[in-house]
Amino acid sequence: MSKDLNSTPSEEYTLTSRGYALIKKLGEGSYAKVYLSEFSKGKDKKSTQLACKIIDTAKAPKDFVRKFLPRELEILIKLNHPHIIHVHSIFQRKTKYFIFMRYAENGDLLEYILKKGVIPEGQARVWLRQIALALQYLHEMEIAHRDLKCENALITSNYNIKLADFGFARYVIDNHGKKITSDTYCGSLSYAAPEVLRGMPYHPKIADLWSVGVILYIMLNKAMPFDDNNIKRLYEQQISRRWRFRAKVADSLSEQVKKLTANLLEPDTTKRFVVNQILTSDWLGMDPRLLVLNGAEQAALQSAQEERKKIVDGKKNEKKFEGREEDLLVFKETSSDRKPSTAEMMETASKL
Ligand SMILES: Nc1ncnc2c1ncn2[C@@H]1O[C@H](COP(=O)(O)OP(=O)(O)OP(=O)(O)O)[C@@H](O)[C@H]1O
Repeated sequence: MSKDLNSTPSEEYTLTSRGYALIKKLGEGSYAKVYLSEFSKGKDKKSTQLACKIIDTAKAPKDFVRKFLPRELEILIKLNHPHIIHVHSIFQRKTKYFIFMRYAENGDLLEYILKKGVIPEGQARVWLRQIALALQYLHEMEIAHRDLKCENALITSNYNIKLADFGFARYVIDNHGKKITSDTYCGSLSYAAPEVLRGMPYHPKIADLWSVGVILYIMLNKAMPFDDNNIKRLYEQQISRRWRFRAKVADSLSEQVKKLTANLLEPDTTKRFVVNQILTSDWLGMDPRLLVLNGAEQAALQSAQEERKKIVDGKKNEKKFEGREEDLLVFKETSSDRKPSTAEMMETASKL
């Protein structure tokens, strides 16, 4: 194990005895660090690369530990979709949670755009469809993600998108099937819908769709649609629809994608597109193959529909994550080299 992980021999032993090894740090969010890791099993010790998200509850705010983390774990263990990152195993030891999941070899969408530039429209169509399918699955199960952003769309070795980070996700109906509004400000400012910024109770599924609009805009422009240095100004720009495509891409983009972006960055929540409208949009229809679900996508949607029925019927699957008291490692690492956010890395089109 490399020195920068600051792990002691006993920590290493504990992980290794279970077949896991941490290799190097991949990324860092607000309360978690993510490591590339390896899992080997069987006589031949065949190994698989995984990512391990480590959350230290001792270093996170109480609200996060009490409210958000249990929700993240409860939701994570239920999800099974071809465009949602697959969780391999979860361990708990004292104040730490270790979430081993599929490793996305090509990093996140923000890193990808910063490295490769704007995403060609055809590729953006495939990726937006994958994000929309993952979201359709969640919304069907009455789960809102509430933190959709380029950093949470991971890219595999085959260039497929997998949605990640359910740290702010929550159920949006109660046990009687009644809609719950959110009043917690969640996610990243650059991706937050105007109704979230206003600070009044909002419908989290509808707010998710605004964030999808921001992701689509960023893919096509390699820029942010709004200037978010000042919240009041950001809100005013959002509600007056003050955004435009960058001059250097505007002429080459189809009318269909421009229309879809406008339908998602729609401040009137009653007019904003819902997820199924993305999936049947004229823009997706420009490649008719994308209107059809493959076997795995179809099966996942069906299981979400069944799960929804149980929730509405009041028989919500109460499968809770029960942490196993594993003798897992305790990291001493304190240095913070958190990755900059989209807003810190990218310019705003209106300022260019
Ligand atoms: N499965 C994975 N494969 C590859 N990289 C990953 C994986 N999971 C996370 N990462 C990297 O680690 C970063 C942080 O992960 P994640 O978003 O889950 O942490 P977080 O603390 O919840 O973040 P945030 O504060 O942004 O909500 C991601 O943006 C990504 O770059």
